[in-house]
Amino acid sequence: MTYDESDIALSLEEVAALSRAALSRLGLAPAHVEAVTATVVAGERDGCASHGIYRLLVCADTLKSGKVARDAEPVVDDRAGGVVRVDARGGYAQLSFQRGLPLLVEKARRNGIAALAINDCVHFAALWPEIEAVTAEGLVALAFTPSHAWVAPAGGTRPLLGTNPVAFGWPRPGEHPFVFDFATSAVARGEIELHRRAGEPIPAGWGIDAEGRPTTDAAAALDGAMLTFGGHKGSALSVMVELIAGPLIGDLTSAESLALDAGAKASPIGGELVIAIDPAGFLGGEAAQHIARAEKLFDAIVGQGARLPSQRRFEARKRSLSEGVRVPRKLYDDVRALVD
Ligand SMILES: NC(=O)C1=CN([C@@H]2O[C@H](COP(=O)(O)OP(=O)(O)OC[C@H]3O[C@@H](n4cnc5c(N)ncnc54)[C@H](OP(=O)(O)O)[C@@H]3O)[C@@H](O)[C@H]2O)C=CC1
Ligand SMILES: O=C([O-])C1=[NH+]CCC1
Repeated sequence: MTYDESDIALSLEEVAALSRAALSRLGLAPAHVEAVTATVVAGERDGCASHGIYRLLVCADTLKSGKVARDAEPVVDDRAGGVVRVDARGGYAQLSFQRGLPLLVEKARRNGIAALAINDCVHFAALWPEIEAVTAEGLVALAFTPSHAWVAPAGGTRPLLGTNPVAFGWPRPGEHPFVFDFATSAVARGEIELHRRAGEPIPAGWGIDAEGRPTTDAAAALDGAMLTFGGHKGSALSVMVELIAGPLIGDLTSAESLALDAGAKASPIGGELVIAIDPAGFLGGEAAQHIARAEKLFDAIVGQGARLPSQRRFEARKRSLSEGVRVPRKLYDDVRALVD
């Protein structure tokens, strides 16, 4: 997105205060306010505009629609072996993840691998904050969640799949982890929504209109169907997310989530699957030496001028921590209007 001189400069503390004020005003319980604010601030801090302050407007619509339980208390279920389930009881996913994380980490260390299923949650967040929480424990991480049926399967023209992100993290001693986190659609829906707000066209390949014709009009793509990235490959990955973070954990597909939404235009409802792997489970005392070998791969990527995923994000983080962030004036005004 392009920003101009009318952008508002904010410190990260001001972003957090704005988020807390808006969410509290909307009636969200304090524990959820803190958990949601942490991801909104992280998104803005890391230059992920589609999942930063903008999400407060989406939260407002979702909270006003009554589709999220404002004071849900997550219930952690210590299943046998390497499985943890957290029943979010209709609340936002962030607090459930926080509540389930300690047991996920403990089980991954004990068994070598463990999985956390969050059920019956409202999910609007980027997955990398959760991935980073797992890699911070020295564990390899994977995360998946379906969304609403907005995306046509490759070869089709009607929305069926979610934007279904896939995220992966690898701990790196003394460095930021290796993390990628992307929608299996060509781009996150939030990015198209931001283009619509800014009155900007979208690149070809992001979406088709309601008649199935390619479009660069953001509104037409939002009303028609988004496209998967990489054609049939993104489409298959998207179906995998539907399956492993839907029926496998007893939760909704994106089509079921959208049906439950019934036109409210609230955030998706359903499940999330997070997998944590302890390298020591495979390697015991030799784990560190093999983790160190992975560094050669990262060096070789960077060595030929390519960049690692999340590098842009970590650079944005460094900048934001010292200089704060800049937010488009209209977005700032719209979010302030939730508070004033
Ligand atoms: N909760 C939900 O239901 C959903 C959430 N989302 C979230 O939306 C966010 C944005 O998704 P999306 O629009 O697909 O993300 P992007 O296409 O912006 O980025 C995807 C990933 O690719 C990396 N990347 C981008 N360009 C390069 C490059 N040139 N070389 C190497 N790596 C690169 C990014 O790193 P970097 O960040 O450093 O650029 C990032 O890790 C995600 O965080 C996702 O979790 C999406 C869909 C649904
Ligand atoms: O941008 C996106 O695609 C979404 N973010 C949260 C739900 C879907």
